[in-house]
Amino acid sequence: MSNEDRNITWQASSLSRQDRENNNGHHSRTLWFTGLSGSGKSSIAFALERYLHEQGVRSYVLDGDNVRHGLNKDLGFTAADRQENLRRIGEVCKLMVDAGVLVLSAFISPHDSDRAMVRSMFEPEDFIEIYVRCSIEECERRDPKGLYKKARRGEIPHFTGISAPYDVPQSPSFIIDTEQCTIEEAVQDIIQHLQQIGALHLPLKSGSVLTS
Ligand SMILES: Nc1ncnc2c1ncn2[C@@H]1O[C@H](COP(=O)(O)OS(=O)(=O)O)[C@@H](OP(=O)(O)O)[C@H]1O
Ligand SMILES: Nc1ncnc2c1ncn2[C@@H]1O[C@H](COP(=O)(O)OP(=O)(O)O)[C@@H](O)[C@H]1O
Repeated sequence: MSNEDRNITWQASSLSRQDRENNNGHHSRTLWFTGLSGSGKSSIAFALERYLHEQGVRSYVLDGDNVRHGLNKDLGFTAADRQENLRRIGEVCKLMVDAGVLVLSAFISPHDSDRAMVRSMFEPEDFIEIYVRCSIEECERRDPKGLYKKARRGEIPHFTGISAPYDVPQSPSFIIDTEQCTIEEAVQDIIQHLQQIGALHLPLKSGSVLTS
């Protein structure tokens, strides 16, 4: 049904995203971290958030476990539920980008089709996919929440990498191999990549206004 048929009208603010970016002195974007459970998405996203915060960049982590505590507490881990989980997250990321925030989104997002669906919600430069690469063997060795052990015992259905698939991203913007670098190195590598593609300009000057 169209929005018109649903009696829904878009209410525009007198402030634009550009106004908000100018106030902040940096661009807003979605950094989309994808990878197996235990690959390091949350650890890297939270470390990056702290680093950006200290540099005066408004950023915020949306994390799989956390979003499933509230907004998406009605969803499980079937393919259909993961798709709806990621669709809602994509919409939240869009709102946050409009609000001028650099969003750090950390979800397994195992299916190519779901990542493509979220990507299609954004202008190309606004969605930056970062593949957090780590072998299933190493993720299972780390097992920070004991979930792999439970999954091996058959106690968690549809567990990514064990009883549900993970499609390796074919053309991510950036790859972090967490078997080859520390969390701190990952943060610095991501910052460098963001600067190289013009998504971030550090150090920020106080009161700076974006020109590009
Ligand atoms: N079946 C199954 N498969 C994978 N993960 C599971 C599952 N059940 C619970 N968990 C926990 O949920 C976290 C993943 O949620 P996501 O929202 O990121 O998943 S998805 O993107 O919708 O696939 C995931 O967090 P991370 O370990 O941070 O990836 C787990 O803590
Ligand atoms: N280079 C690394 N990058 C990220 N995490 C690492 C790295 N090396 C070891 N780890 C550890 O691996 C675990 C990753 O867990 P987590 O960040 O929750 O992953 P995910 O969010 O992908 O499930 C943490 O215990 C972290 O300390």
